[in-house]
Amino acid sequence: MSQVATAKRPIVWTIAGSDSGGGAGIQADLLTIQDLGGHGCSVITALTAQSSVAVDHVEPVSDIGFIAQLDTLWADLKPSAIKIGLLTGPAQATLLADWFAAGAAQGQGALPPIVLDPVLVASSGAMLNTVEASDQFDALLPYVDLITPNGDELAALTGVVIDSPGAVVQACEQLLARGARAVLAKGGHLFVQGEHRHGDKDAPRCVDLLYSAERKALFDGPRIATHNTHGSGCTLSSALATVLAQDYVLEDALCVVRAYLHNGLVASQQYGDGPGPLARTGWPTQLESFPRIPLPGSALRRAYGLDAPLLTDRDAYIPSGGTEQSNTAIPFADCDVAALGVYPVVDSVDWVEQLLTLGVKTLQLRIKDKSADEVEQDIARAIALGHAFEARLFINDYWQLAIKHGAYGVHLGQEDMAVADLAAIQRAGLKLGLSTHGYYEILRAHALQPSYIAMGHIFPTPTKAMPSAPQGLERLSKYVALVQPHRPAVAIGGIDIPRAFEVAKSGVGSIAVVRAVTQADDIGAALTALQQAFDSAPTLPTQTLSPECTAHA
Ligand SMILES: Cc1ncc(COP(=O)(O)OP(=O)(O)O)c(N)n1
Ligand SMILES: Cc1ncsc1CCOP(=O)(O)O
Ligand SMILES: [Mg+2]
Repeated sequence: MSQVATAKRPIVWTIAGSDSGGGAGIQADLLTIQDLGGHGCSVITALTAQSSVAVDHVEPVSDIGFIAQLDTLWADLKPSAIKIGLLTGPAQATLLADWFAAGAAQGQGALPPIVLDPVLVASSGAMLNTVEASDQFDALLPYVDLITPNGDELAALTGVVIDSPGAVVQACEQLLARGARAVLAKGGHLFVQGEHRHGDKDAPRCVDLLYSAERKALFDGPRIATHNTHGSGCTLSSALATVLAQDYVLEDALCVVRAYLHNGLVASQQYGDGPGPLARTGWPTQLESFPRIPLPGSALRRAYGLDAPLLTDRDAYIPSGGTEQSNTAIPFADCDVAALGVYPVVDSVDWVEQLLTLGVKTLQLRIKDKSADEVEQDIARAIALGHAFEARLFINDYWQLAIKHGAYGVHLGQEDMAVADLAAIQRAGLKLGLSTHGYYEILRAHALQPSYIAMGHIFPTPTKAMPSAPQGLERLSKYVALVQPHRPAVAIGGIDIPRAFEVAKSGVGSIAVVRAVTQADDIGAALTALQQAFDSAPTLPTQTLSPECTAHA
């Protein structure tokens, strides 16, 4: 029997306490790491005699035992990411900081991403770390990429009374000033009012804030009404380390982790008399599990004082009837097909004309480095040709000219989204395609309800300098499963004819290409070969477009 080689799992360490009840600590971490595709290794900081209702005993391991675990693992099982959970006090935190410092001094190489969950209290309410020093983790901060306090921990670490979004930001600022690189202020316990059930449309929200000098992002979702929250902080931080170990950027990893927690809470069960643990539900795939990303200028972002409005005419664009949490923008016009197929992207009217003559039905005019005055004639002509051939011609960047001359649609990138008048594009009835480069941008784009979402770059490409890493086929499949039940998806970047077959297997309904067409010896043959990639790919259920594009719990 032939054996299929599976990719090796990245090694993830959890440095945390043992929870004899199995719901939190090392036990929860190892289950989570395994569930999300990592190989877990453990450095135990303390033994706890713990159930779902009580913590009866906490016994730190000896300093020698603690360091021995670190040294032994480092010698053979170097981590791709580390999660730090329960530390029994400043002495253990300093011991760990010194161990990181000694490694750096000995030139042992760069540390992997490190996530610190500053555990103080168990979900049973019992104190796990009874040291009251608010600066007990400070020695570790220079080594840690992200610290993940909940509201109580944020208050205990900073002395700030966390009673408003502004107070959350103030506390994060203080942690940054003390050396933290980034803070995830978890909103699970914050600003809860009244009793609500899951699915209740008025249920309070759970809003996490990612805060650093360069990153300010909100992750908003419904609060899941369950008491089974034992180990939720441990699960979040170990899940995050595991996703970071797979090279996702922080914002993308947080999207996955929020969805993982959502699913784990929804499917959780109670085992003892107290709060039960989260269920382990694997890599999340449904858009409904993922957080909403509040739009720039939304009331939620304004409440946290995060940005000056970025989108022009935003107030007209986000209807007053929509709640601030619902991110309700006005949907853009649907494309007239669920799958856009072979989608050449070219830089001149001549190319547009040639491709239309060859029967291309979806294409883009992408002119770079020219002013609007210089390109208007070309854009007007290309749009007229598009109409004459009844094709879907998208205009890249020049959205005003696209509106003026009545194009089928506009394609905008992440930077363009910030400055374009999206409301004007929507009012004019033009379709809108948006570029994205990972989970976070996909979710943010989804909130704008565009006509399609492009995902890339899938493979390395010399055609355009990309600020992000190639996404690859595995991620593409995940993004397609997320997006395509709601709106058409397009894959772009480095797609040539042989790769088109692999890309089509992801189920994506469209591939956008530059060189595969513009550098082909025989353009007609190249278009036929690209089309064959779709024709030969299995039709996946994700290619069916659902009637409404807005469902998002
Ligand atoms: C279909 C499609 N997807 C992505 C892009 C890239 O657009 P953008 O991010 O705006 O970058 P530029 O093309 O403007 O360099 C695209 N053009 N088409
Ligand atoms: C415009 C653009 N956006 C993301 S990748 C890309 C270029 C794709 O070109 P090619 O198909 O030649 O790799
Ligand atoms: Mg652009």
